[in-house]
Amino acid sequence: MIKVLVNGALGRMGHTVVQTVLQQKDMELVGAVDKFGKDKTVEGCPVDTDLVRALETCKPDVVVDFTRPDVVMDNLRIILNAGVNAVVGTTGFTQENLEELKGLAEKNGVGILVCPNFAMGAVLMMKIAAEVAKYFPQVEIIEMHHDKKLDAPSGTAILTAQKLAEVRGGFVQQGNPDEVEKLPHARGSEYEGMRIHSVRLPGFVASQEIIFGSMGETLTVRNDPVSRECYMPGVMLGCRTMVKRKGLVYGLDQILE
Ligand SMILES: NC(=O)C1=CN([C@@H]2O[C@H](COP(=O)(O)OP(=O)(O)OC[C@H]3O[C@@H](n4cnc5c(N)ncnc54)[C@H](O)[C@@H]3O)[C@@H](O)[C@H]2O)C=CC1
Ligand SMILES: O=C(O)C1=N[C@H](C(=O)O)C[C@H](O)C1
Repeated sequence: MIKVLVNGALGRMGHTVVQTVLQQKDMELVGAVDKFGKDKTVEGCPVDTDLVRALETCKPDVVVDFTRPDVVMDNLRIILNAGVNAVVGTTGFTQENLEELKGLAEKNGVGILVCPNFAMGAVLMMKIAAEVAKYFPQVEIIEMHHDKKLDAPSGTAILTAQKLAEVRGGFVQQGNPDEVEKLPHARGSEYEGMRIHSVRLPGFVASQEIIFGSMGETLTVRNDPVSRECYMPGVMLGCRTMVKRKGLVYGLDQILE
């Protein structure tokens, strides 16, 4: 049995992960942690507010973390230094953060999967977009999320831009030098010349469009999650994989093939 502890267990994602782990024949939910879970339970399981204490008492094989961009690095330092594997859905990592996590995983002989998007549709969206970018290198990304989201642009938009940059092979997407932003940030943020636009509105779960433009035509690749269940097969695969694999893995595609 794989012993799983969920950190951020009272959140939108954490709660769904708790429900899903409880349905798996090869997994045991050994603990649920949430900073704001004092005297609370989730699916009948008591919630601990202290990650260090929960790691000591629950002895998990893997911790699934869906918390917040501003706390996740502290969580992961605790988890990896305790010699426990991690599956991380929380977003907002910098390149320096990923380097540090790689070092911590290697030092402690554990595995960590950092995955900005666990949905199969999103993985395929990025794969298809990387293929399209070989022919249509001029591209802009629009990501559309619920209005409770803390980070912008989304982790998925950043990973998409990174994957497109790899296949564009140094292509420089030049804007119009005479362009003027009449309102600040009208053209969105930018990653290696690719504009990224972030929409935050009630009603969205987590949509993303990748729009390619070429002479006389455009091509759009789009993914629309409609419920958080779409992330669960990827999270479960992450748990099953990372109890056997060491080091840092970045992105679900890296464990699918
Ligand atoms: N990788 C993926 O496929 C997906 C990633 N996400 C990301 O997951 C993260 C969480 O998203 P949601 O569940 O929507 O957020 P949420 O706000 O619903 O849940 C976060 C939970 O973490 C708890 N928390 C806050 N600080 C904590 C700490 N220091 N220790 C333990 N628990 C703490 C909060 O009390 C809350 O219950 C975000 O970064 C989001 O972008 C969301 C959906 C899919
Ligand atoms: O906050 C969310 O909801 C999501 N966050 C992830 C991201 O930042 O890309 C994944 C998905 O888009 C949902």
